[in-house]
Amino acid sequence: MKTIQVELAEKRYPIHIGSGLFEKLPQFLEGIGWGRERRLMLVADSHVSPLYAERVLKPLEQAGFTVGQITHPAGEESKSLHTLERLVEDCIRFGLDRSGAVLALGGGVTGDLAGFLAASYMRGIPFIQLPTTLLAHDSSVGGKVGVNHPLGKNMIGAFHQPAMVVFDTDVLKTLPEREILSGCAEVVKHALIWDASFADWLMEHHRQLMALEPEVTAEAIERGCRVKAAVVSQDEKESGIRAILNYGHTIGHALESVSGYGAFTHGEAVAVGMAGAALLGEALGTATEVFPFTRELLAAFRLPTHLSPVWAEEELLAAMKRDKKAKKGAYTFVLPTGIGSVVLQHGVEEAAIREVLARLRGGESR
Ligand SMILES: NC(=O)c1ccc[n+]([C@@H]2O[C@H](COP(=O)([O-])OP(=O)(O)OC[C@H]3O[C@@H](n4cnc5c(N)ncnc54)[C@H](O)[C@@H]3O)[C@@H](O)[C@H]2O)c1
Ligand SMILES: O=C(O)C(=O)C[C@@H](O)[C@H](O)[C@H](O)COP(=O)(O)O
Ligand SMILES: [Zn+2]
Repeated sequence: MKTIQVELAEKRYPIHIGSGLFEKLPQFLEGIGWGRERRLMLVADSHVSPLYAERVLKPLEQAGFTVGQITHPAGEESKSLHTLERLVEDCIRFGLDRSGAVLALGGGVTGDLAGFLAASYMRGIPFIQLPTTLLAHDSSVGGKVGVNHPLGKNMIGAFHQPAMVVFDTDVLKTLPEREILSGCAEVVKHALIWDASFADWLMEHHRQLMALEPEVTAEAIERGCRVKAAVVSQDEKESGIRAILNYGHTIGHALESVSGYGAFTHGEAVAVGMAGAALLGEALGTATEVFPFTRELLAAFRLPTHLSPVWAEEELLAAMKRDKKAKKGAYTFVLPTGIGSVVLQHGVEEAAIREVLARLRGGESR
């Protein structure tokens, strides 16, 4: 097992990564000082619940914890105020009070949704992230929780840090291939924004990671989490450097909302966005020769780097203007300065973005 500490100004919490960890949940809870008097509500989606809820419930109930259970429909569409309201009702009926806590068992959808439930229920109760997708090495760390609005991704949310993250890597075995590749996109993002040697390592090990070879997978998760933890520790609430974790997300989030949530996985949308950011960086002169490597790495993970003409340019641009990073309606992008480093750029010219979208539609670019 590997443990990484997320160090924040006013608190710290562990990320445990390894095999067979759900069996040890009672010990982990004891480790953070949670006793049996704390009632727990386990939230999972309709795919994950039948696969893994029992694996979490059994050791906790055997150790004397009282655990309620909520299952929400699987899919990005569930990251909504409507689902949140249902979850709140279930918590009230269960009698969850301020001494209770939420366990978010699942991918980023459940993590963000159940995390926001915890952030808002009775004005905030603690929660634990139990990630079950590769992508959730990103979403389970850092405390961004929330739901989508038809006009924009994650438009309603909060910063609410988990008390702990327990990543039992055994559960990844049942992930559909598309979801493995989607998770690889955020691993690639962590490498491209922070660590060129990690990017080279990913190029070298992409086949093993796509096949979920245990050692390579654990190393990729650990390295990704270390990047995320390092950035979040410096800037918990995104007043500065944390925005770099949004690499590829200006276009990515626009694509997700314009396509109605669910047409693309989050990782696929971010992959297209990172290809776009690399082209834009070259066009604006923040970097040279980053697109070929970016495209090669994304293609190695069979991730998309082109944009279908189906998605209307004007709608994409309007969504990009509503991006949370934007200031006074000016387009804002995280742009590469090289492989392994990026910069936040406000006020990007619309003409340059239109040019990039055209090149992405061409499926290529040079
Ligand atoms: N909060 C953050 O910092 C952050 C970071 C990155 C992404 N996100 C959010 O995360 C979401 C995407 O997360 P995701 O890709 O994990 O999607 P997801 O939670 O929808 O999971 C993907 C699919 O895999 C299924 N699944 C999950 N675990 C499984 C398992 N072990 N075996 C079999 N099937 C399993 C789910 O039921 C779902 O159908 C997006 O909403 C994105 O905005 C948030
Ligand atoms: O943790 C962050 O900060 C990120 O930007 C991580 C992203 O991968 C993630 O998709 C996040 O949910 C995006 O946040 P948002 O504030 O742009 O909605
Ligand atoms: Zn993301």
